[in-house]
Amino acid sequence: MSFVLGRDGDRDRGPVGHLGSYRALDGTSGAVLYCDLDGPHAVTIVGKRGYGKSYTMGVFAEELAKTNGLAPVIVDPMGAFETLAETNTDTERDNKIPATVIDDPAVKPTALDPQSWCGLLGLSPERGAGGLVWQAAQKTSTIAEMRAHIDGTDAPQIDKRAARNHLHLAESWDVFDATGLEATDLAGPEVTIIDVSGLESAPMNAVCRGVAEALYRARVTETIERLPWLLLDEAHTFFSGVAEPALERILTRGRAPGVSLVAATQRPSAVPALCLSQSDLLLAHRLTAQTDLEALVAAQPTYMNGSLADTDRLPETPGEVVVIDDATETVHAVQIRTRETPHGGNSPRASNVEI
Ligand SMILES: Nc1ncnc2c1ncn2[C@@H]1O[C@H](COP(=O)(O)OP(=O)(O)OP(=O)(O)O)[C@@H](O)[C@H]1O
Repeated sequence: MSFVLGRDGDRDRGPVGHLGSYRALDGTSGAVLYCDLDGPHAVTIVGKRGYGKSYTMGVFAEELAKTNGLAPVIVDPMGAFETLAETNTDTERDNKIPATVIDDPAVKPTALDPQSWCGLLGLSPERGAGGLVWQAAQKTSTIAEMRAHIDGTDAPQIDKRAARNHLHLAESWDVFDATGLEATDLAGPEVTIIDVSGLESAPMNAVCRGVAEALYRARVTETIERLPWLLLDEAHTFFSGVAEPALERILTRGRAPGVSLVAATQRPSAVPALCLSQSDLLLAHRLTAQTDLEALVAAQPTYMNGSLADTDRLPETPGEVVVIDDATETVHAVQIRTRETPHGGNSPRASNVEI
């Protein structure tokens, strides 16, 4: 017996990923549970710190990398997913996942629209320096051209200087390049891990925006064939920055061009309600903060009995989830399977420090 989440049909109707197994009340595991990987999906994974969000996302990544026709891309804010390319020394099985790591990602300046350039630099588009940056972003396609455009205007010197200084800051992040990442660089069958760890929130968001835009546009214009799956850990960081419009577009309009999103967050109350309401699969690890529980309850579907905020509803142990599946309008108690590759998000322990 097995069940396929996200699909109103059985296992033979297209590729699936092995996520785990049913969790019985006595803790024993039951039938195997799969997830549909044939069509596009919006998946949200929530849970408090240390209860398995990144681990679960790693399981998704392993399954996506094994499936033909998909292009999995992880935006990795903690540098926790590079271990996908490593052998698991616990199992000693050579289960390496084909993976490419992009360590110093750069995106095209044109990935951001004029409004987002102002947002990125903390400038009001209605005033002085912000207005100059807006016009420059509208008319040019590199940071150097933006600066030259600003220099060529007859705006007050003080505004020009402020605009130039802000652009200089953006340039110093080293994440903008006219030859930055293209969708074709990201659309291979292997997992592409974009390591944005070490970047501040603003440049991290700029990279995420560029990647999300490039993948979406490439599917709309049919420049890439594989169906992209964009995986975002710490998704609240991106939903509260300039990446947000591109993510929202995938959530609301990604289905037709076949673009999927898997977003993990420890703070469901800090992502837009749309993220939860547009997800057709919600995986909830343990949560205890009242505001986060309220955000889940607000998005809870009508076909679910009882409340997600009931204390005994959400699991207590890392690796266990409640899954709400909108395709089949069903709710499941699940134990996520063991990773095939090493998990890279383990917390350091003082007892392991050798001095
Ligand atoms: N399905 C699972 N099977 C076995 N162990 C698991 C599973 N899920 C989580 N764990 C254990 O729980 C630990 C914490 O998981 P993980 O790093 O994914 O937490 P997290 O929710 O992403 O935390 P943070 O928000 O701090 O990043 C893992 O290191 C692992 O030991």
